[in-house]
Amino acid sequence: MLPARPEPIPLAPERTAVIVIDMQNAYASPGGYLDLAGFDISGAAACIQQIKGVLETARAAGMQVIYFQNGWDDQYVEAGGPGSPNWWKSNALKTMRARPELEGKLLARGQWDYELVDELKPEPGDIQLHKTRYSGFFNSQLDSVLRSRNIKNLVFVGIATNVCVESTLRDGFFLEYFGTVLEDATHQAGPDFVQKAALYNIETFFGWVSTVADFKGAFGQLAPK
Ligand SMILES: C/C(=C/NC(N)=O)C(=O)O
Repeated sequence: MLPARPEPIPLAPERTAVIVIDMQNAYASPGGYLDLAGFDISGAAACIQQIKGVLETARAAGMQVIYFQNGWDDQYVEAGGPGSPNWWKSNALKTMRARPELEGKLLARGQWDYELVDELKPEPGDIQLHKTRYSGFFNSQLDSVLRSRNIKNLVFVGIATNVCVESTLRDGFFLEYFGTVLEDATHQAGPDFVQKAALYNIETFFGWVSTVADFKGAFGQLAPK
């Protein structure tokens, strides 16, 4: 049982996956996309350390760990052209249009920006998935990976709470997955109030909100069955 808001949620480790959203240099490192686009990433370093602890606990308890990486091919075909709202709304694409010297660098597979941060590299048994839009369920293998493993509960960590974390948790809700966010293992893109707003939305309408300490307290003693 994981203590959570608005109420504790029962999570059987073998039916639970920890979803690590986009812990790439783009979102968590100085000189990455969010930083270059003018977002405050000063909380990202603490978030990385929190996620490390969560993943150690999750793996020891026998939970599946799933890493997402967000981005596109090096020609940006997957990003869509002007016929896609993504072309208009993606701040990575907008930043590159404003600063052509960055073209080909931001969120492009094969580039440093796309890579996971050094502190959070996948381990054997972890699953790595690619996504091209904010939701991890859109055009990805996530649903079939989860269904084939009989996983029903999703614990979210990563960046950004109000964009890809919330988008994926919301889509999961519509697909009958139970989503929980560990609030102190996430970080927002934007001012502090968007973190609060995203967590309010999740806790009130779409899922549950818990903490790293409560996650470790609930699952830290468990060895896999
Ligand atoms: C702003 C943004 C967020 N991504 C995410 N991983 O939440 C983006 O990709 O442009």
